[in-house]
Amino acid sequence: MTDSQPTVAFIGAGNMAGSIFGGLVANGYNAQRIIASDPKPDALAKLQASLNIRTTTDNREALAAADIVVLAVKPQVMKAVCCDLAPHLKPGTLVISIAAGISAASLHTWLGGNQDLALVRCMPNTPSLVQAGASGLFATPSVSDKQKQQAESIMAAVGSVCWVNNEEDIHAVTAVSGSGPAYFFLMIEAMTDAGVAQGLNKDTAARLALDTAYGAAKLAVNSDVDVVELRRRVTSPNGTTAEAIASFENNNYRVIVANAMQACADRSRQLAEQLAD
Ligand SMILES: NC(=O)C1=CN([C@@H]2O[C@H](COP(=O)(O)OP(=O)(O)OC[C@H]3O[C@@H](n4cnc5c(N)ncnc54)[C@H](OP(=O)(O)O)[C@@H]3O)[C@@H](O)[C@H]2O)C=CC1
Ligand SMILES: O=C(O)[C@@H]1CCC=N1
Repeated sequence: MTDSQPTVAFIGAGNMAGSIFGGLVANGYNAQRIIASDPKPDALAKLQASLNIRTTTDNREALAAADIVVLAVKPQVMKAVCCDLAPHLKPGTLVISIAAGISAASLHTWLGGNQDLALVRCMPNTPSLVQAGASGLFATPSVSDKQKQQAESIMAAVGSVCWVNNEEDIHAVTAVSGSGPAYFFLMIEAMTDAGVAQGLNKDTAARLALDTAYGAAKLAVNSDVDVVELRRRVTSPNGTTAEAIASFENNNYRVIVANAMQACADRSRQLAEQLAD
């Protein structure tokens, strides 16, 4: 990446922001064009030392230096943060919110209600830290093509990017990819526990479960056939996998997954409603 990179301020430097700016720096983004703002000076000092990014405890200072501001605080504090920043927002600044739930309409109001406000909602995920993220983005009408490109190139530096045309779809993106890493971590945890229950020691079970998840994902990403065919290739007729898959299906695995993802999207909608003005 070149020195013409925009300066990006992250308001909130927690798990998700850290995954994005950590991934950006690892991918060669100029660390001096990244500013992280957070209330915890100790955490900021560690970030400065490990990544050489700029840091501050003053959100307004971060905003003042930014071409792009990424709002990365918890949904519950987003209103207070936005209302504080609103009078200091420069015309032309691109605002990207990664908060679950919070609607563009609420953000727009809290950020001062300017019709020209360029606002993108983004639902990223934590594998961004290792440039294996998956993000869904939604642009409000006042976002220019150039700004869309800027938002896309930030997130594309840390993973894949999908645009959605309907803001409502961000709830589904949250259910698939935003929260999705946790589902796979739970699966690895459950497979490890089951391996231990069958007599393996914990380290062996954990290693096998983790490497199997990694191998399966890598194979699927690099394959020219879909996951249904890849599963078929593991499943010998009357063999061992067939028994495992039949057990999953008989225990309504697909319904369990669908219900979990529905609960996720419902919570996203609930956050939007509860925290709206
Ligand atoms: N974690 C994830 O996988 C994903 C998270 N998101 C979204 O990202 C956002 C952040 O989530 P996550 O990173 O998990 O949460 P974290 O709590 O890890 O990060 C939020 C950070 O913001 C800081 N903070 C609190 N108040 C302020 C303030 N007034 N100004 C600046 N910083 C402040 C917090 O400090 P302190 O701890 O001291 O309060 C914390 O360091 C949420 O809106 C979430 O919905 C989206 C996709 C995935
Ligand atoms: O759990 C959450 O609310 C956040 C949003 C998506 C992933 N983590």
